[in-house]
Amino acid sequence: MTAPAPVREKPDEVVRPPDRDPARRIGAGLIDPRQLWLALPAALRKLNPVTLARNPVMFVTEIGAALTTGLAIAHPSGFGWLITAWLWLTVVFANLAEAVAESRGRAQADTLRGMRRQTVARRLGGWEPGAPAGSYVEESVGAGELRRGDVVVVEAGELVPGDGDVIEGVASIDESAITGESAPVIRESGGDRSAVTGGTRVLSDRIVVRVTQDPGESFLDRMISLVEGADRQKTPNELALNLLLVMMTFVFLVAVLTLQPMAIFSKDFMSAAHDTEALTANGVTGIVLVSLLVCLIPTTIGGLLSAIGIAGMDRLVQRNVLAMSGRAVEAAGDVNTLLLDKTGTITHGNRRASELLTVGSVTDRKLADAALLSSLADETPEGRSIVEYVHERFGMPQVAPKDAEWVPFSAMTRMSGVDLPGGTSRPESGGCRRLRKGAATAVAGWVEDNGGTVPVALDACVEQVSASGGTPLAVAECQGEGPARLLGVIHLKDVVKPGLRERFAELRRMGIRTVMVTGDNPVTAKAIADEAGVDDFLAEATPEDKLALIKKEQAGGHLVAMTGDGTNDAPALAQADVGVAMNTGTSAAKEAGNMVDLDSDPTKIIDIVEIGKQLLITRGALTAFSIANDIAKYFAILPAMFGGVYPAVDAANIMRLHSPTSAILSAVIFNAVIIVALIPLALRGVRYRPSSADSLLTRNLWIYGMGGLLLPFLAIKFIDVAVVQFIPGI
Ligand SMILES: Nc1ncnc2c1ncn2[C@@H]1O[C@H](COP(=O)(O)OP(=O)(O)OP(=O)(O)O)[C@@H](O)[C@H]1O
Ligand SMILES: [K+]
Ligand SMILES: [Mg+2]
Repeated sequence: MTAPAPVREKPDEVVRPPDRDPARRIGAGLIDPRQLWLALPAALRKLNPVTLARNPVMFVTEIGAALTTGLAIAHPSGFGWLITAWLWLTVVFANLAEAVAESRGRAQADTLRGMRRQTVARRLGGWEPGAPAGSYVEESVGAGELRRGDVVVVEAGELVPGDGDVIEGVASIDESAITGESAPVIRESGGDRSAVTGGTRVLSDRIVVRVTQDPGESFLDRMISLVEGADRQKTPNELALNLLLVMMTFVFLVAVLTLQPMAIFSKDFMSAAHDTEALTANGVTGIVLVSLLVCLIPTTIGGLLSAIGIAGMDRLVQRNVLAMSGRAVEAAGDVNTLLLDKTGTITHGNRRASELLTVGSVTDRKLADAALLSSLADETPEGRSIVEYVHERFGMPQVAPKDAEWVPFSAMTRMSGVDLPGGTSRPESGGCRRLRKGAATAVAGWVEDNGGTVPVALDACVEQVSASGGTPLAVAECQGEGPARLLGVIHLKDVVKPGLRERFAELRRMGIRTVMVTGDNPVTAKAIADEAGVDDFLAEATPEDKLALIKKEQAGGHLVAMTGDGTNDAPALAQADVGVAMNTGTSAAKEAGNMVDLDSDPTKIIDIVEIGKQLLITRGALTAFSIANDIAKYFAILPAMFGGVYPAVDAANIMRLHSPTSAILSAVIFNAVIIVALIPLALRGVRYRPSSADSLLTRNLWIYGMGGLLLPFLAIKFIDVAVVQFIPGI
């Protein structure tokens, strides 16, 4: 196989990956006013009551704004119009937060849409694995016509027409358009690196792909609606928080309504107001009550809630992770157990044959021959590496005997091999010759089932390979009716990825337990687990075992995250609360999980957990801030309004605002402006440092709760002074 440097015939077709440098995106620091301006039309469209009804707090605010508009028209007054304008601005500002959050994904969606151009697919009719040329027909069809199950061929220089799995061949592929990573990647049939994505380009060789998606459901389609936020559904947590906000809104509504009789029947209140004329029954009471209501209901968090959620998804996209649901992002913030598979996740995953160890009197050539024959049709990377190794070391021919019956590898049997009906190598003994290779326990079981005994020497070979962290594959043979015989062990070498130990330590600080799950034997598992620094491991795990482990953890009240790439990981990925599939993995894995990592970097889960935590913390902090704010506003406005009526209340009027009307106007202005002021924080997220959840919570409650209590007093006083300066007579 050749993997040339990515040479593109048409450089103008290169799709630039979207700008993923977080520092250059808005929200990373101060907000770019231009972004606000550009998002304004979208924010105004969101004033449509039908769409706004999904946000109860803002919906109530809009109704209030409509009411004061009516009152201001019926009884025109400067105060009435000012309040009305600021109430509408409150709604617009909240919409602006959401619109800005959404706009950040739009540029990326446009880039992706550019990739969805129509390509021509070479569909194969009647293709079977290993079919010789001429036994099937090739036709050209539009990529948009491809359906699930179609088989297409793609050669160097061509675009992959749709999502699918490679079922024949190996190729290097340029996936930069979706991943932003310019180095070509290898995609091959049989193993856990078989998935290809429509729109990527094959750089070398030829692959046959089975399409796994119907039109309109492709990865690219999903990615576009994801980054645009079009698919975003409210998460259960958001719904719960919304319900709380609705209840608070209702409570404040009742509270404000009870003020009405007091206000109307209290002549003193009227005369306490600066502009007695304007206040007397000319609709001012209504405007005051609406203003009070809007100040007291949780408009800050109500306005920012959805922006916080969108920003969380967006932060994941910036790190090349696609979350299929907001719920998964939230769950990531609460994860306590993380399962990782070994091969390809903790290790590099290109396990290669590096040594043959014989047992008893078996010769090297005998073992090499058996290893080769049992691997000739093995499409897994391990199988292919054995064929290459034997060919290089022993120069044995790579031809498959006729009428061989191949036994493909499965994660359940943990074996693969071949049945040779002719008994090719020793025809004199007659009968069928059967060869098996696989996990030592599995092959030992097979030998015993076929009347053989397992030599003690096997243990030493397995131990030797396993202790070094390698995967031992035992090889055995059974000739005719005779007893099966164990021939030796193939050493498959794999390398632990660098830097894992530090990252696992980081997870430990976050209170997350890491567990490695592998189909490999316990000794290999332990060697790799020790080297990588995971907290625990599960060896000889079947797909059922992985699933059972997740269910057990979940039953114990834990939220489980799992990363995986193989088809055998799919059930577990689906069961996990956060299932991160590697983009290099199989389609089955990608469909089962609720996140896909385009970089196929299993340690990415750490970023994912951090982003999830940051989302939860940001939402919590801003909720605390918002509610504290509303309470503070209550104490800021009421003394100003009733100070003249009840001397006891007047004593509480520490702020000494200019007049009841200026107090109300200042509070309404503050209430609107605080939403815009907090947009950058909502988008960027509250800083997160690994530490225990409890200390974080207390710290944030203090900072944002106390901040939320104090800020309104200072800000409203300041605005009051300014208002009186610029609007005389208020
Ligand atoms: N091509 C093959 N032929 C025969 N046996 C194999 C083959 N590939 C792997 N095995 C054996 O089957 C075991 C389990 O398979 P596999 O490695 O896919 O498990 P897994 O659960 O995906 O775990 P992980 O990928 O983390 O090691 C391996 O440890 C190895 O002993
Ligand atoms: K409010
Ligand atoms: Mg695997």
